[in-house]
Amino acid sequence: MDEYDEMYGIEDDFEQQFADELEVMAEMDSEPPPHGKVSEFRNKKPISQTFDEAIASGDVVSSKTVKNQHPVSTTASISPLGRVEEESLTPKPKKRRQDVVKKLQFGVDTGDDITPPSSPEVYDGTARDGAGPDRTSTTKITTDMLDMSGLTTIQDSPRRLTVAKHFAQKRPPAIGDYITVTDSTGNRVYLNKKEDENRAPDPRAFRNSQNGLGLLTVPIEVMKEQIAEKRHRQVVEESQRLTELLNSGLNPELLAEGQTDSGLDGDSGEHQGSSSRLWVDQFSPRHYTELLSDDFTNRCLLKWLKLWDTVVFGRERKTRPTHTDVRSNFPNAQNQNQFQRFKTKSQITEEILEAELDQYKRPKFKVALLSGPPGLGKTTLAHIIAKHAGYNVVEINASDDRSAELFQKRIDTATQMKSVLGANEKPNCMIIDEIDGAPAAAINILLATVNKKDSREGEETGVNALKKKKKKQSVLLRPIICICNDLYVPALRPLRQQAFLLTFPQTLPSRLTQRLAEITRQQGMKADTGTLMALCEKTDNDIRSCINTLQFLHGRGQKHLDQRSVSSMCVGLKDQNKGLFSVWQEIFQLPRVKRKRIGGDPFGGLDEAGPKDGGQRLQNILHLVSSNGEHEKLTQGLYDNFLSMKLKDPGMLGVCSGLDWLSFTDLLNECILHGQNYSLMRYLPFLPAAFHFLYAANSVPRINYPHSNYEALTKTQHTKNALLAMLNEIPPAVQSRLCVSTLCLDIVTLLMELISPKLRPVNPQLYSTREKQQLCDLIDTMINYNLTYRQDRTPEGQYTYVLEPNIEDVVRFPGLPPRRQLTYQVKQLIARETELEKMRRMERAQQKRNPPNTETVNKSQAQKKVEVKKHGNHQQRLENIVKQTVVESRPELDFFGRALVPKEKPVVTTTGEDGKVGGAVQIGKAVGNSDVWFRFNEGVSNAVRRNVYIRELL
Ligand SMILES: Nc1ncnc2c1ncn2[C@@H]1O[C@H](COP(=O)(O)OP(=O)(O)OP(=O)(O)O)[C@@H](O)[C@H]1O
Repeated sequence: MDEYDEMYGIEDDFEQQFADELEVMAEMDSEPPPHGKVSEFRNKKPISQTFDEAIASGDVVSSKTVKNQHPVSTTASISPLGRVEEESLTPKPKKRRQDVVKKLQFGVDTGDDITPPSSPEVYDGTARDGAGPDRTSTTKITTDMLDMSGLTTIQDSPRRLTVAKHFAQKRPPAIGDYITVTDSTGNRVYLNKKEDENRAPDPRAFRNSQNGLGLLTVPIEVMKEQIAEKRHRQVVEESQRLTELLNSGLNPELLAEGQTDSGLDGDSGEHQGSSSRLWVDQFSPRHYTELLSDDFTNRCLLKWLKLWDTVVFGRERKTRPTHTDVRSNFPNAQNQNQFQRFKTKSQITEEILEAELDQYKRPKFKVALLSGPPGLGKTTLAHIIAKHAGYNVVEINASDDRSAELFQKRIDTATQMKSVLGANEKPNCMIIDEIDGAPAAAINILLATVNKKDSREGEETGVNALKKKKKKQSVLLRPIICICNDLYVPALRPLRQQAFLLTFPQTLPSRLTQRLAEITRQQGMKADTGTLMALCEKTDNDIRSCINTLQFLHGRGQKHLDQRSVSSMCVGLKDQNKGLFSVWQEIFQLPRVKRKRIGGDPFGGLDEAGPKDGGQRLQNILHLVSSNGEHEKLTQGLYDNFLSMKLKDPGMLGVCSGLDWLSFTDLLNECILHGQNYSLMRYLPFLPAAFHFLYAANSVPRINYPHSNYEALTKTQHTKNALLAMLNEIPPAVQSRLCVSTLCLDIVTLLMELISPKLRPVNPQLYSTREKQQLCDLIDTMINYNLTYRQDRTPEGQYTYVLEPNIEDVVRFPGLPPRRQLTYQVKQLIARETELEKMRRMERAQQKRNPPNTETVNKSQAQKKVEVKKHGNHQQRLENIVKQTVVESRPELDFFGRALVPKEKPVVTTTGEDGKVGGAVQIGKAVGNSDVWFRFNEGVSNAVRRNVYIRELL
């Protein structure tokens, strides 16, 4: 309340100060509205109340006035009529305060900053400028309110304040919206907000169903959205353009320049679009006749695809003339055999294509596998041929869709569904690109799809036929074309065996040059054939690379091409990974000497020219080997093949040098792997380079895949295993003085001599004492070194005894005859004796471990011992045998299975006494009571046969 009290006295001041402005405002308000619009407030009867009255009725007005105070804020209810509106005395709920600056719209009308002016004159002037007849009363209030800020120095007539009294209130007005104004000293007044007749009517009246103002034909939200969309579209277009640019390897600045150029030239937008388009897409072939690839390959693929016509389109296959005419050149059988044996690759391919269809009328090979270096147009060919043959192409990229499930899904979708888009539904032809990047699991899924068999058998009728038709769909009925760069990826091995292989040859330079000439002509470039040939050569006849290079140069503004610019460019070189065989071939073969072209570039490095050649070759090999990266395999290939190269090296200097390089590389590898010093890897490509300069020849080298390393590795492993097996069983006393290397280097060779003594192939019982001792020593050695002989069967079916573990292989070079071989019998004897001796030793060891306790031995045991001694070992064993033998007594049956009544008692043929029934007993008696007995050892035939009479034994 104090605050209000203070302000009452100020109100008079205010009226005085702002008399002029308020007067003008009052005049303006009293004028009829320019547009004839009359606010509802106008229609109301004006309340004939003065400012003082209003204050007196609503507020307690203090008669006290503060004369020397600064102009202060006053509270007034501003009505368009310049009168103070009636206010309710009851306290009203607090209204929302609004930002005065916003509500007064300083910025809107004056365009000035809302901060108070630095000097009153300036401000005054601007305020007055703005207070034109067309300005609204709100604006006037605005200026007044600005004056009311602490900085005001308005020294106007006292009328001002009188009018201001009508507008400013000390308390918040009871009715209607109001604006709070606070001056710099902290005084606050409240200004009633009134409708301005000149202004637009209440916007709320125009709100549409979405609560939007209907001032605009298009709602602001929609416009905003449209703008956002437009911006988004522009961004997307720009990003697409940049992506294309980056893909084409062009400099964005250059393209920007190009575009501005074209814009200046007045080119159409269409032209701009085509200039940003990649030429490879623009000039991509649309028809079979535009293909640049080899005709034979194109034809073969088309033929293979046509083989599917019977199952896919239901067309009958045309019978083709057989090649009897060719075979008729080989009249007799022998020549025909030769024809079969020496078939060319193309003949084999033709034969595949003319082979019979399978039971489902599908070709023999369900998958075609196109392979070749990148950029030759494999994918393009597959697409064009599939379309040409009437298929809808479904392409998947095996490198992208790597998960097996996704692969399966895509294959199923492509092979079992129909394309439903477009006017005429076409059957699908699946193209799997980059299949060499697919994991083995995905390849297996593809193979499973290819090899699916229909379980349906026999004829089908009615409902069954329908059901079975569903089943039939599981069989692959659509062609699949796979494309790869490297045919020899391990994951592709199973597919290779089941696919129709088509290797893509290099594009003919003449054809490619012709196509490039067409493109340059169309694009307004000038390039002679020699230049284009040079470009083809540089890019290894890669269509994509050639066209992209041309576009790059065109984008740079080079409309005239010469060989120099082509050869000096770094573009067009591919970061290509060549297969191992091609790398080996390039190492062992000299590059072909190129003929100097007429009008060729004198500066060009393309033509072979003396000293430059060596450096180029070195660089080429280094680049080739580095990009391949398989140094180990590469080195193995060089090692395995370098000796079979055609060399003129009588002094073997080249061979020695090569071996030096190999040992250097070996040391290098050891350093890299042991010390993990991978920076040394940069020196690895120098071995192939050295081999190239040592052994490269003009003829095409015959390269074999290296096996020696693997073979040596397995052999080493085998040898190590044999030695370890031997060492592990050697008694600890001996083992402590041995290790694998000593065994291998010092002992085994001599040991082989020791274990091959001269022994007669007779029963050892017939050996002399010396021989017996020799045998004993041999057996002892064999056991100590854990050696024995094991019977084995050769592939031819012969039985032999081989040393176990076979340390003979450790010390004998392959191909050399074995030193001395023991006979089969001797080996057999040694093996048997060794086993026996081992058993004996084991028994002895057991006895040593469990010595018989003499104290606890009772009489019966002693008696038993005595009996055993008396009867000998054999009797004890015999008893055991008898105990174990169970003879089943079955009733005797006749032919029809009826039991036979024994006519007489079974006769016992043994010498023992007879009487009791029971086989075991009978046998036991028979054997046990006989003085002579024998045991038949089945399968053992190593007995020395001699005639022995019973009387000799008795
Ligand atoms: N006859 C042709 N005329 C013009 N451009 C061609 C021709 N054939 C192919 N191209 C273009 O060459 C580019 C490379 O072709 P494509 O993709 O078929 O090669 P690819 O051998 O499959 O290569 P990758 O192994 O890298 O997939 C494509 O952009 C294609 O438009």
